[in-house]
Amino acid sequence: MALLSVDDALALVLKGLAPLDVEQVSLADAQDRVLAEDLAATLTQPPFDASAMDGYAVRSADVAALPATLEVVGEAAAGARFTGTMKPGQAVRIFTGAPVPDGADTVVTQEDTEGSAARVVVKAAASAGKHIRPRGQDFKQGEVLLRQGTTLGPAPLMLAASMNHAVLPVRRRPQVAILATGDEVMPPGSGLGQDQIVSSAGYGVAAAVAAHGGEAVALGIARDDPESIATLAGTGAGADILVTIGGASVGERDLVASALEREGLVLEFAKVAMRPGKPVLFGRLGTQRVLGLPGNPVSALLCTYVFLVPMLRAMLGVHGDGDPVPEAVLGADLPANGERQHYLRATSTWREDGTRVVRPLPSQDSSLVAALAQADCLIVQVPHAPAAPQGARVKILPLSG
Ligand SMILES: Nc1nc2c(c(=O)[nH]1)N[C@H]1C(S)=C(S)[C@@H](COP(=O)(O)OP(=O)(O)OC[C@H]3O[C@@H](n4cnc5c(N)ncnc54)[C@H](O)[C@@H]3O)O[C@H]1N2
Ligand code: MOO
Repeated sequence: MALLSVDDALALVLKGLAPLDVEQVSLADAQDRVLAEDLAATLTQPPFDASAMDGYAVRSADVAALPATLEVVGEAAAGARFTGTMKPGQAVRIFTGAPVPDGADTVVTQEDTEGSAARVVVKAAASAGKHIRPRGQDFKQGEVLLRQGTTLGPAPLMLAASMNHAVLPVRRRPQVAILATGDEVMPPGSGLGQDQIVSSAGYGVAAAVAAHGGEAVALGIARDDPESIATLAGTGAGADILVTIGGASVGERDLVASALEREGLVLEFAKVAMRPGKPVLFGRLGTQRVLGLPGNPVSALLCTYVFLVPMLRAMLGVHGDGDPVPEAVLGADLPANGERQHYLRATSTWREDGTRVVRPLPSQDSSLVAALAQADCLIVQVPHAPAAPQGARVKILPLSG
């Protein structure tokens, strides 16, 4: 029987996933959260015609003939406007951000003047509107400037604050419980016995979860024993997603599926036509989704990018799933592919015209963490793709960010 394709597996993984509940958080806590509702401006910005410079508010007609000597009748500062009306032949000392006084239609910068407190000599002409930020130039009250699904990075956060929102509606973060498995697997920093290895995969998976708006909870390391797997998995029962690492393949010690099936797991698939990552499994345990990642760390992280990150995006209602897959140019010949979609770890260089040139790393074994960390993208080769020569265009998944 043909293996399930990545696209079909992804469709099963995403089936029925909807954005999570809405939470209200303060601006200070909103960084990198995903906006759950459209956000409109509660005010007009700037709220008045404002000076963009330190100088003098004048009438452009008064400075058409130079030099022009004007009477200084007052001061306008940010936060403290000039309350009178400026008459012909007069000027008001003004500072950046201050409301432009009634009667003035331009601002002369300080550097273009000479003068005293009572009198100013203007040495350069200023056309009407110069150095004035008109009311509403940035945005107007009622304008929807941030859409739901926006990730609140620095600029959107700044805009939300400018629109005078102190509290923002955001999606609850998806909770992802991560369970490593394997008798040989020990926490980093352990004194390792013979035949033991360090548990690394979960740290990469947790970092990817956090980077994509989820909250990772480490459940520890289960032994290769159904009781141990079920008990530790049970401690993560409240999470939206349970991710297991290892024990997903066909050996007698690959017990994740059978141990969780005894707890009620309904498996939807246990193998996908991808390399690395073939023994990835997915199912439902009550309302919890279970993603069983292969133990090889590269396979685990790759399956995280291919399946877990889209799950998180669906649960957060994040924009951009229709974005085109980026392309690059091969820097070396690529042999024909077999029946599994191949994700080749690759490094990039850029030509002067901006073209990205990608070269697969010499070894593609799914245990090679050092090579993965060296790679900056994955070349995606579809099943049964013919050999591709150097210079051919290929689809890539960038790994940065
Ligand atoms: N007869 C077959 N054998 C294997 C197949 C197959 O189709 N038929 N598939 C291979 C593929 S592909 C992969 S990938 C692995 C995945 O197997 P498991 O998910 O059962 O993973 P384990 O056997 O538990 O571990 C594989 C490897 O990874 C190490 N490991 C496990 N957990 C961690 C961790 N948290 N951090 C770092 N490294 C970890 C483990 O020690 C093993 O070396 O199966 C192939 N076999
Ligand atoms: O998932 Mo396995 O990665 O092909 O070694």
